[in-house]
Amino acid sequence: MENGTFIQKIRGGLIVSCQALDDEPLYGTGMMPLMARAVAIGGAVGIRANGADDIRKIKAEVAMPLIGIVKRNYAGSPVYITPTFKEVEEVAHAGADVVALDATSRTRPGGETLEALVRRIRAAFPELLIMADVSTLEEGLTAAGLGVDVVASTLSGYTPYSPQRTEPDFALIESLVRNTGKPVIAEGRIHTPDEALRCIQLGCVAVVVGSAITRPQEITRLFVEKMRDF
Ligand SMILES: CC(=O)N[C@H](C=O)[C@@H](O)[C@H](O)[C@H](O)COP(=O)(O)O
Repeated sequence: MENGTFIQKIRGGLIVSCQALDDEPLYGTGMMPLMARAVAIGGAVGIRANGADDIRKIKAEVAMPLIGIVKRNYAGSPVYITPTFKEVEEVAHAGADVVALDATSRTRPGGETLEALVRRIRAAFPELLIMADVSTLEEGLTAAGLGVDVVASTLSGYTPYSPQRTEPDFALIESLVRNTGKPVIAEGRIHTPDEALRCIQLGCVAVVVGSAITRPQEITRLFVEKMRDF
């Protein structure tokens, strides 16, 4: 998909992350394509999904841009969101429009650099857009300099050197918008419609919400914990 077409399709909209990992109750139940169908009815403009199987099935279920990832752990590296070219191939062959990958400064498996990985993706899959999941402004600037298509705040709070919060990292989101010169997608711990609106007001092109819509165990926990305040 053309970068301009993707941005046009998602501008101002909600992208829903439909993911269940193998330690979650909805994993492997065929629920994620149904979640995608449900959020399409609700007005979502895009989907973020994990794993070739879900990506394929969701693509067949809904006609909207799909951001694909493959989460995989490798010994010796903390990077697990589309860490190597192998996972990029899986995402691309499954039909995703965009591959999202860890673009933090942490050591990648095999010591590969982000620069080398981006170059390899461009050469092999010229049609595939690249979304850089970062945790700091510095990482966003580096990714932008490498020519990624979109920068996202996904990993703030998930690297030891980024702020550990329960809310979205609005400060990072705002500084990515002001300084990277790239379309910015807000992602990570966005739990309410007001928070999503604030991200758009800060200049984000779109907002990704996951757990607050598609992880019932997390939604339940939010209610239960709030009720304990009484
Ligand atoms: C840090 C990490 O591994 N994030 C993952 C990235 O794909 C997902 O587990 C999150 O659900 C997604 O980023 C959406 O965020 P939230 O679920 O907070 O709305």
